[in-house]
Amino acid sequence: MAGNGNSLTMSEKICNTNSSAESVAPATPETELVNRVFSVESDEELKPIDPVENAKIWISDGHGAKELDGMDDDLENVNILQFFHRVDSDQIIYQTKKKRLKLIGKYVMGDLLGEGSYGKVKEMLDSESLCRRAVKIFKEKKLRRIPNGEQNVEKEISLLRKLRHQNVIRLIDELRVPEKKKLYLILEFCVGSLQVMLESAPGKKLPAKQAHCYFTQLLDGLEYLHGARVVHKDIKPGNLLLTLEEVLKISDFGVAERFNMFAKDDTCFIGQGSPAFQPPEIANGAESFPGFKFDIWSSGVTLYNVMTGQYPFEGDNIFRLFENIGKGDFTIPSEIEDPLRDLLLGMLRKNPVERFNLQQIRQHSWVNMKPPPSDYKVPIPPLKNDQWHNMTVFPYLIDYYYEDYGNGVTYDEDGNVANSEKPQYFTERELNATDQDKQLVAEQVNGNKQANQSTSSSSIRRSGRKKRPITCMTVRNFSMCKQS
Ligand SMILES: Nc1ncnc2c1ncn2[C@@H]1O[C@H](COP(=O)(O)OP(=O)(O)OP(=O)(O)O)[C@@H](O)[C@H]1O
Repeated sequence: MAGNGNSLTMSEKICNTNSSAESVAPATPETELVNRVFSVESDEELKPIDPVENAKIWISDGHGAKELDGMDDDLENVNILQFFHRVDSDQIIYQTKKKRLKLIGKYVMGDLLGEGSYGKVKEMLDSESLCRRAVKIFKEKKLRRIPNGEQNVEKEISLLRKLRHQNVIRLIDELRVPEKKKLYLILEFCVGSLQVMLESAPGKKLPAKQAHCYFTQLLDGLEYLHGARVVHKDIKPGNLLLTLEEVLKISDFGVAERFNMFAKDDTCFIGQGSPAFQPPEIANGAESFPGFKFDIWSSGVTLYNVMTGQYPFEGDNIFRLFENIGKGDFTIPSEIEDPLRDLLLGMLRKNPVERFNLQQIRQHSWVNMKPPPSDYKVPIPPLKNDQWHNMTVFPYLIDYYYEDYGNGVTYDEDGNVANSEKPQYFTERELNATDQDKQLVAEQVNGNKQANQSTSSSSIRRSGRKKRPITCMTVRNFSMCKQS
């Protein structure tokens, strides 16, 4: 039975039966659905749905498989239950991706923590010190696509190398892997940002006691930075990270600027950063502006946001937002009383000359007061549903040391096969000392140098390594890993 090219009319379709079901079944909800799948309207053209224009569907009619292509069969006779195999959701087995160990120098790669415009941030474990770390991964290809990408990253690195303060994120190490065209910045590990915490908090705000604790740490960090002639220019909750011990760390120095020692003041000429946190002088298009007062303003907006769950200036789009910031008029919710109200007004003065400086803020009564007690504290939100924020490198180590490493395939941090029998080692040192380092990791993990002797010969793996039993000692050693 031929139709017109790719299409048949409904009547042609009904005559065209070659299945075991000869009779035309009455329309049922199932056949209705089939009609909809194939876009069938009575006596209209039968069109298989795009994009699988000529897709073939096989059904079983109890006497073998039969092919349907949506053209030649009497679709009225098809039972939808034959058509789609029903599987209960509790019968679906989700296959989780195997966690394959990857080593970058002495660091064991863990899971993704977040992603910025420049690259991914993952968790890492320093196999020598057993310190938990975060790594920012930059790909040369991606940096080239970002205007001034490479220069900005180099600027950030050279800045971070010089900074050392408890409330400023510390650059621990940097690894360049030319073969991979990648740069790894090893940083202090944090469990989340103030932004993530706010998003999970009722009313998107923090109790005064908690906000006070973080704000005073922000002041400590800022005081250090300004003393080191560094303007951050992107202070906002998203760039204020927290450790498990709730130590605040100012991070992301991508747009920061450091004045040279001969600079006569803190005048800046380039204002970047996040629009909602930028001061009126930037919104009004000033060619130059005082850098330190820029950070004071952004910190004021941050404090406002943390205490109220709102922003002092808003706008449907960036033009409206800048218009509002430029005017400098804002209101403070009535529940915010003095002395906090006075502090916010001082930090958000339109004229940077009149705006509070760090000393004035330090001496302010809200900063120096003992904050009111609160019976509620916003917790640091769980990382991937893990409220304990366990180390994510653990499963990778388990797989490497205790599971069958079988086919000898390893994966890079993007999940691509990096076909190598051994885990990937990139630095010269690692290439020369692979076995020792593996041994080192194994000993640190196991804490039991005798384990090798006690494992049976049947546990020898295809890769030649021996399986070690997971002992309580193993778990204890992991739990003793430092968090910072
Ligand atoms: N040291 C760290 N410890 C834990 N998480 C981190 C660390 N540094 C960054 N992150 C997380 O990784 C994510 C990306 O951070 P990154 O600084 O690269 O970009 P960003 O600040 O979000 O964006 P952009 O780079 O575009 O300004 C963020 O969600 C941040 O919370």
